[in-house]
Amino acid sequence: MKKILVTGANGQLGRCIKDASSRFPDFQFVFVSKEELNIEDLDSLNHFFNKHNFSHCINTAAYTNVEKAESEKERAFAINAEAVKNLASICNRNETVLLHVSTDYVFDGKKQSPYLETDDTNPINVYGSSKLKGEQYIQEVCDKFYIFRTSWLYSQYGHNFLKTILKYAHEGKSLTITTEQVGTPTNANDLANALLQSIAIDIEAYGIYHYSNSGESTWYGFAKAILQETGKLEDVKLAKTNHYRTFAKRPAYSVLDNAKATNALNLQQINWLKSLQSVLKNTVID
Ligand SMILES: NC(=O)C1=CN([C@@H]2O[C@H](COP(=O)(O)OP(=O)(O)OC[C@H]3O[C@@H](n4cnc5c(N)ncnc54)[C@H](OP(=O)(O)O)[C@@H]3O)[C@@H](O)[C@H]2O)C=CC1
Ligand SMILES: Cc1cn([C@H]2C[C@H](O)[C@@H](COP(=O)(O)OP(=O)(O)O[C@H]3O[C@@H](C)C(=O)[C@@H](O)[C@H]3O)O2)c(=O)[nH]c1=O
Repeated sequence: MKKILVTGANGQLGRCIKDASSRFPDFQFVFVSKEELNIEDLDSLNHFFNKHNFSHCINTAAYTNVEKAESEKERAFAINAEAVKNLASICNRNETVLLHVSTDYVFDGKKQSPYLETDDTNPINVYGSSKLKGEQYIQEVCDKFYIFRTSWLYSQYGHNFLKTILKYAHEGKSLTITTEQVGTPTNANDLANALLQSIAIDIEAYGIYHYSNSGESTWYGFAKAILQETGKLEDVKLAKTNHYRTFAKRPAYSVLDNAKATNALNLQQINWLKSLQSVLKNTVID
């Protein structure tokens, strides 16, 4: 039986994997929050892997605050790079397949067509640099790994753009949203399903993959769709901006080409707007 460790289990993606796990009754899951397993703690990692015999580890634990990372570079690298290196090396020693999640922010955004796995990386902020370092360590120390780069994750859980927009709308705030980035909003529930499906397919096609929803949007377009689909567009003042001020730079274009994941792992892409509609229809967003 496949025994799967899921780290960072109280985060957005971790919680979506927990929900999706009921659709995979043949797998045994061990979900651990940061409090139960801090991936920066090498002794705890060793102890945990010695105690269990994991066939797979899905690492969703990460430092994900893009703005704060600019002033907390050490913390971002400690979690997204150094801890990931330790985890990857322990997975390798235990013959555990590592499934790791990375980001579209490893790219500089200068391309004008969807990014391939083979395109040059060139992060333009600290978060993206720390995630890229994590990717590089995995490739150095681990033989059996999948790195799934995804983009603009949102869901009913955690902190994300969908929840920010709904909160602002609820508070009656007017919204000014950037049109400077083009990318693909991705439902974290779809990614959770894709991660588990790629274990279920049971082939050894290790490497880097892109997996996002399909289509593209700006953050402004995403905000407008959220308000439209929840019937709030008339009640809220929504404006475009092309100079929203932030600490971190972000790639102007970061749409991911998913063909490799479709061809090699049989992962189907779902249109981002359809998936947004499905989250809004099927879940409670608090
Ligand atoms: N969110 C997004 O838009 C995108 C995310 N990704 C990647 O997807 C993955 C999942 O992201 P998401 O679920 O949204 O992120 P979240 O921030 O919601 O979840 C990450 C979880 O990891 C935990 N964590 C942080 N440090 C440690 C540690 N040292 N040991 C164990 N757990 C830790 C966090 O706990 P706490 O909050 O208490 O610190 C949190 O529960 C990450 O790798 C991220 O880089 C990729 C593209 C887009
Ligand atoms: C709240 C807000 C944000 N923005 C802008 C800032 C930014 O350019 C964009 C999105 O803002 P956020 O802070 O939600 O998103 P950001 O932190 O850039 O999201 C990223 O998170 C990491 C973890 C990833 O890996 C990326 O794929 C991506 O999802 O919208 C506005 O224009 N108006 C607003 O009111």
